[in-house]
Amino acid sequence: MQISFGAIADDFTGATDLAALLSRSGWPVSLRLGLPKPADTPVAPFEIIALKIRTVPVEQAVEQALIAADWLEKAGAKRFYWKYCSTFDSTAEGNIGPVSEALMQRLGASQTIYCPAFPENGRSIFMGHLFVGEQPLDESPMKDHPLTPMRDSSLVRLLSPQVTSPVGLANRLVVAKGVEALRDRLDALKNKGVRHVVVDAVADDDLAVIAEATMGFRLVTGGSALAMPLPKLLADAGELSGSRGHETQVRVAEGQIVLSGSCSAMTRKQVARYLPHAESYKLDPLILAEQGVEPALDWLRSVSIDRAKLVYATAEPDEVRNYQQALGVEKSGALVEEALARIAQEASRLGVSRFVVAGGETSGAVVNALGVRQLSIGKEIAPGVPWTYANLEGRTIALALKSGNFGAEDFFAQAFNLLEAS
Ligand SMILES: Nc1ncnc2c1ncn2[C@@H]1O[C@H](COP(=O)(O)OP(=O)(O)O)[C@@H](O)[C@H]1O
Ligand SMILES: O=C(O)[C@@H](O)C(=O)COP(=O)(O)O
Repeated sequence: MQISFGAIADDFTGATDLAALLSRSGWPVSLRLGLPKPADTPVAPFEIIALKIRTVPVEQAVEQALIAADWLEKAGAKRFYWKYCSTFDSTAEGNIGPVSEALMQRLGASQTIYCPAFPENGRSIFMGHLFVGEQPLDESPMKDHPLTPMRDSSLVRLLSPQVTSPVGLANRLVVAKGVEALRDRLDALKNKGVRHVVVDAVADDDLAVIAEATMGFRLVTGGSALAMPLPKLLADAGELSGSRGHETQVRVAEGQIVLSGSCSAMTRKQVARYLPHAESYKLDPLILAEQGVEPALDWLRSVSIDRAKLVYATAEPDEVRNYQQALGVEKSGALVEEALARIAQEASRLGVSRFVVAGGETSGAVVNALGVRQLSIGKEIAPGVPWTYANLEGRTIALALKSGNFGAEDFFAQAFNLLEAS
């Protein structure tokens, strides 16, 4: 199998988001969770490696991204993509810039671009500022994210301390002039020694221009939407081998659960909307610290397999701040992630086959605990959130890994309904 495109995603929801958008083209997409083994071989022209490196220490993020890039390169990839969040989530130390620089050096890329825009989900970039709907990033609910609170909307300012050379901007006025104008702007910046360029995009048409203008780039970085035009561009350039496939449709046994560790504004609404429709259990980090996860597991075992279930730690920003003050940011997050991971294992053991997981870090913890290494991509429930399928010791489970702010308010019910209809 000849790879055309190799991507590294910094979290698991981000990887399924990218896989969903590429899959819209009909070309096969392979999604691996965690680093592949050296002997693994590529299976699709689009190979995505999902890592859980958004909030880990910088050196670990760089090390894992480089191992992933080496595997993709050995598998034949010529073009590389570094996928991070459409809200540019990173800690103050920040992994987006260091991983980009390490990949550029390893792959011999002299310049790269940064474009997290995802217009379909309301993320746009204008004059270098990232907007969520009509709000600048730092005024959006992302300012209260438990792990990566975003307190600035300027991507140039956010990225500059994360890289070792100047950051430039190709603004919307240039992008609106088309492919040649954008190429000229990128070249002019390169001639001035600017290796990192934030590129504005407010609509899918802008992303089409940017994708075409950067077809010659060895490394492109951004959200999922910028990759959407690539299958057609690569096919037109004769760089895709194999044939278009069909959407994966799989019958999955009963038994459903929602596991929510996301505290994002949309997840809070989704949890509130789903509560009357499911047996529910709220995780409290303080109780987890004192009593562990056993009480939650006892509750899970007491609920009949055919009842819809919801286990959540989802809480309002003030509540989260209280937990973080009492336990520390890292510890409260880790307690919740470990608890939801353990609950997922027990649910699977009890025969649950349909999992909706809300939250990127949460999804990473859950999927790792289940021991899932590879996902096939099914129908998209909401933009950027597909059903995915995994083989778990001979049986098929369905997983929807939902990014914190994606999906409509009735997402959870919608997800299970779509699975029923498949
Ligand atoms: N009640 C809570 N108190 C403190 N931290 C929490 C709470 N609930 C969830 N968390 C943590 O917040 C983080 C949410 O991140 P993530 O799962 O990536 O969600 P999102 O997709 O919304 O960013 C996780 O580390 C999770 O364990
Ligand atoms: O680009 C996006 O917004 C998503 O693909 C993504 O990365 C989501 O991360 P979480 O919000 O942590 O789920």
